[in-house]
Amino acid sequence: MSRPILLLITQDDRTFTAFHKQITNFYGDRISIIHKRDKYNMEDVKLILFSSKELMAGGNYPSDKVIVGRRAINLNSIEQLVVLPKKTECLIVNNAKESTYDTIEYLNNLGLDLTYHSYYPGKKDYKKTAVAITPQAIDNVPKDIENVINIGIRPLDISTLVELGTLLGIDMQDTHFYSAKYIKEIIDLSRELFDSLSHVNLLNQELDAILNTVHDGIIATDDRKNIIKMNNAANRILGLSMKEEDIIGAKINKLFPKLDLQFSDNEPYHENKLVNVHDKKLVVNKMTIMKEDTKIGDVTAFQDVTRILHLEQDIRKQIQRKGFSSRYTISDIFGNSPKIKDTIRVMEKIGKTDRSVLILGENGTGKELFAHSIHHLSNRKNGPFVPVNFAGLPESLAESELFGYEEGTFTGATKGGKQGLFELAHNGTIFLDEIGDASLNLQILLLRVLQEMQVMRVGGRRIIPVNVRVIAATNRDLKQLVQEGKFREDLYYRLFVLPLRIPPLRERKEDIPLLIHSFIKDYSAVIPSIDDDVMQLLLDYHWPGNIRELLSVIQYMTIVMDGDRITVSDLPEQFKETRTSTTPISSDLIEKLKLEGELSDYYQILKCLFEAKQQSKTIGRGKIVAYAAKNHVHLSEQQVRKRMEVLKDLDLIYSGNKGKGSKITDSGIELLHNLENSGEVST
Ligand SMILES: Nc1ncnc2c1ncn2[C@@H]1O[C@H](COP(=O)(O)OP(=O)(O)OP(=O)(O)O)[C@@H](O)[C@H]1O
Repeated sequence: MSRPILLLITQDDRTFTAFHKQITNFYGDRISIIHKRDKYNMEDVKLILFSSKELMAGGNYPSDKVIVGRRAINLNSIEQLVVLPKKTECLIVNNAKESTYDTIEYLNNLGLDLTYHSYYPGKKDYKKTAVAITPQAIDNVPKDIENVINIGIRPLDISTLVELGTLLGIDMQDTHFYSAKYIKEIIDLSRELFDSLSHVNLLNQELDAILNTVHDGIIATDDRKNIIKMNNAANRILGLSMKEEDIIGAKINKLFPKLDLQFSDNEPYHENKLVNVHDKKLVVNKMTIMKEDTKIGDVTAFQDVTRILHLEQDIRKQIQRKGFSSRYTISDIFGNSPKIKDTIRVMEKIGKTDRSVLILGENGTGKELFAHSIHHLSNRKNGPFVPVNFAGLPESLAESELFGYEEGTFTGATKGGKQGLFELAHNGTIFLDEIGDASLNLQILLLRVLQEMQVMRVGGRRIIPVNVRVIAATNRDLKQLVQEGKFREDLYYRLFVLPLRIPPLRERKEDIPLLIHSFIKDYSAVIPSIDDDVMQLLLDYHWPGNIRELLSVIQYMTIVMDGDRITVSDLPEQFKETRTSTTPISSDLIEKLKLEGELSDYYQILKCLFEAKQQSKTIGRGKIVAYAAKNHVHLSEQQVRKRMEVLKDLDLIYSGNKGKGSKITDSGIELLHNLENSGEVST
């Protein structure tokens, strides 16, 4: 499955490398991080992370994809600051105004008792102090300041890292909410506390300050599980109303039994355990503090993820409520035949791209199922999947359904207007089913949306940009529709970027037993045995309705069967016809046709009518003449009329409503397949 793409925009390459490392420590290789110098397509980028707000200025970035990283401070560097005498005047130097003030604010929050002055490129004056503090912007430090403390590149804070994962749709359940390194930094500082008795007080205060700037709950215990430190965030997350003196010294296993994670001595970490405390969900990490091979205590750190989990669930629910989430995945596609496997293989490749797809196949072959699966394989899988069926969409409604309308456009219009399906599919996929049935008018509108990726509501003036992937499907021969002037050529080429052909069931009959066994469970509590002759008839059948027909046949058989066995008498109507027109009768018919003319003429007529039936079309004699000619069988309209009379007399075809067009009967279809199998005609 492809990874979401994060475009990381930083002031310089060192910051890029540092963030890259930090995000990778946190999420492993689940995010693909790219640099603005890389070649990329903005459509493929899921999120843009800026290291500071100033970098956004002037760039034309899609605002719904942008976040600005909140920055913490490299905890290791704090040791250098702690030793500075109180009220030391320091010049804080960074590469831009905003980030300089941001650093000062962060240092202030840490509670270091220093006096800060600012300096950044472009500022006229600066105070000549004894010490300059800079997060890696050493080149910007005025040359006359001797003592420069480089606190290094300020890393992203934990809340930004978590937000990043949520926005990129990464499953938070197994994310490393803390990198082990992050915890270790805190612990190293606490070790200082134990080591240097002379600094105990000072370090204690500084440690409190540090712990209180962290948004996550932290509880430190000694080797007997007595709580020796707890930060404000822990108090807030646990919703405690106890006094500090009642907490310090109490046993963690008595006060918060669920936070007292157990681990063996040779495994000094416990990472990312999801724990329910009251109505909250916490992700808890625990780590042992060692001093010269002896355990002297533990640090337990936790984060409240209730909101994140709820947010995620809410978004999912919203999408599901609208009925616009994809229901099927690749695992719902059954079949072992080489043809279906090939199709699935191509689909997997197509799924990973963001291009338009055109799915071609007869009725009931699984086009919609494949469309869902493609969406599910793509980067848009957490976005909406919006199906539109053009066959069932009255022209009068189509435009407002697809593009929405503004309030007051027509009587009965909803207040506040209505979003169209293209808008609802934003950041997801729109599935244009039966696209061959769209009117020429609609085709023009569709083409415009596909070219410009923006819609205008009916009665509106606002242009609304949309980011949607298009999957179209049809059971009709679009190429032919283009030739007949019923489908726009430009739209055809727009859609025909990645065609995916789904084979009909009769071309992969070896899948039938597997499909039957997989489907039967949905319809029957008992798993019946199927008589061999039933299975043979199912295998011989030509399945004009493909898998959908197979599903209804199974449903029928499981309803009418007696006990737990399916016999020939449980087969539905279409098989009874097949069985009465057995091969001898077919060969009898073939003989009769031979007496009345060339078999290949009849074959062309039947085949043309069969294909028309598949596409639910009625056709006239002219079409049949053209169809046969394409296959090098030359017939006049007059000849076609005569041959059709013969076919009608033999009940192989019948006249459609009001004498309009002719249609093939089931016996006609049966005969057609027998002809194909007999080798008497060239197919
Ligand atoms: N390979 C398959 N494995 C399991 N189920 C399948 C498979 N192919 C199709 N189906 C099932 O068959 C039914 C018909 O499939 P679907 O609606 O996707 O076909 P379609 O080609 O879109 O049909 P139409 O052209 O009539 O809209 C669905 O219930 C679908 O889940």
